[in-house]
This record gives sequence, structure tokens and C-alpha cells, in this order.
Amino acid sequence: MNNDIRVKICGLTRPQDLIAVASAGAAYAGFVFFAKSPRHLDVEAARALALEAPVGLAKVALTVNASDAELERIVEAVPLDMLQLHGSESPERVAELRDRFGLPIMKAVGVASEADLPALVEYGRVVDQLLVDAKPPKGAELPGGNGLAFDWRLIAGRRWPVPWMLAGGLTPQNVREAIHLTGARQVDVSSGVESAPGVKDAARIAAFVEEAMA
Ligand SMILES: O=C(O)c1ccccc1N[C@@H]1O[C@H](COP(=O)(O)O)[C@@H](O)[C@H]1O
Repeated sequence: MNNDIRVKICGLTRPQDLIAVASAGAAYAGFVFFAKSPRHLDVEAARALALEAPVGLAKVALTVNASDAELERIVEAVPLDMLQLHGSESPERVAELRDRFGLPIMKAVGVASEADLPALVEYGRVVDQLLVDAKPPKGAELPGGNGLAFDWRLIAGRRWPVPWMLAGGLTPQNVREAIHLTGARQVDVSSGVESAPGVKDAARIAAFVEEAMA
């Protein structure tokens, strides 16, 4: 087992998801605060869930272009270890939120071609972690969580000055190859470990973590 690989399972909605994630050996649990997502949680539900999280599991709040007021509500109510910004937040906005909330920030950057790579360098100056995800298709309802992969060869051998996670269309079947090709030390998955949109599957979570850490 390769304990150097850290896994984030995103979009948890039920207490049994937390148990599945922790017992599989994942490092991060993600809660989605985005009303259009089938994984959306309101602040009260997220608070209840986060308070039940096993010690040692890092709790990440995923938001999309959230206002200060929304972020304040989330951060005040939910015990968190990191904020994941998954919208079109500018580097300036990211830096402002990092100062304001005092939480580590992970910024998602969508990749579809070489032209998207400079953004990773730019955001790398103002964040604690980068999330290298597939760019959503034009007109997609969700900016992430679409189960869509990008061409991993685009980032093979690339390094950034902060830790980073690979995301986008990962599954128990492809995660090992994705890690091998990109050199990622952290991976993030949502739809690839579900039995239906928004419904996490304990067996798939276990299989994903096992394959990632193999
Ligand atoms: O999971 C969601 O519903 C979601 C909604 C809005 C923005 C991002 C979302 N998920 C993140 O997207 C990537 C990839 O997900 P998938 O594995 O391809 O389904 C992942 O980082 C999720 O955290």
C-alpha cells in the first residue's frame, strides 16, 4: 500500500458516507455547497455531518463563486480544514478569501488544452493547494463533478510550487493509470464512486482508495 497517496472523496451527503471514506483510508471528505449539484448540502446538514466526521479526516467545503455572506455562514457553522473554490474566482479574490477566513484554500483549475496551464502557475502563487480538474463542457450545469476526464498527458511531468490534486472523471478503473501518467500524489473523485448521481457507494469508495494507493 502506498501511503504517500492522499485521496479526497467529494460530495458526501450521509453519515454512512463518512464511515465508508474513513474506513477506506481516504484523507479528505468533501462537502458540496452548490445548489445545482445533486450533492448539495445546506449549512445545517453539513454541520451535522462534519461534527460526526472521524478524527483525522480533513473536511473540505466546496463552493462555487460564493458570496462573502455565504462563505461566512458556512465557515461559522461547519468545522472545516480547507475551502475548495470551484468557480471562476480570480487570483485576487482567492487571496482575499485566504486572508479573510484563515483557512487553507484549494483552487480548482479546469484543463482542456495547453492554453489552460498558465492559470495553474498564476493561482499557484496565492493558494495552498491546486486542484487540476477537467474543464466542464460549454453549457454544463456544473463546473465540476461531471465525471469527465481530460488528457492527462497535458500535465505529465509538470510541477507547481504548492501541493496539487488530480480530479476529473477518475474511477476505480482508471485512477492507477492517472497517477502513473501524471505523477499526482493526491487524487479527488466524486461521480466515479457513486451508484447514482449524488449517491455514494461504499464498495466503489473502497475500490477507488485501494487502487489509488496500490
Ligand atoms: O461534485 C459536484 O457536484 C461538484 C459541483 C460543482 C463543482 C465541483 C463539483 N465536484 C468536483 O469536481 C471534481 C471532479 O468530479 P468528478 O470526479 O469528475 O465527478 C472533483 O474535484 C469534485 O470535487
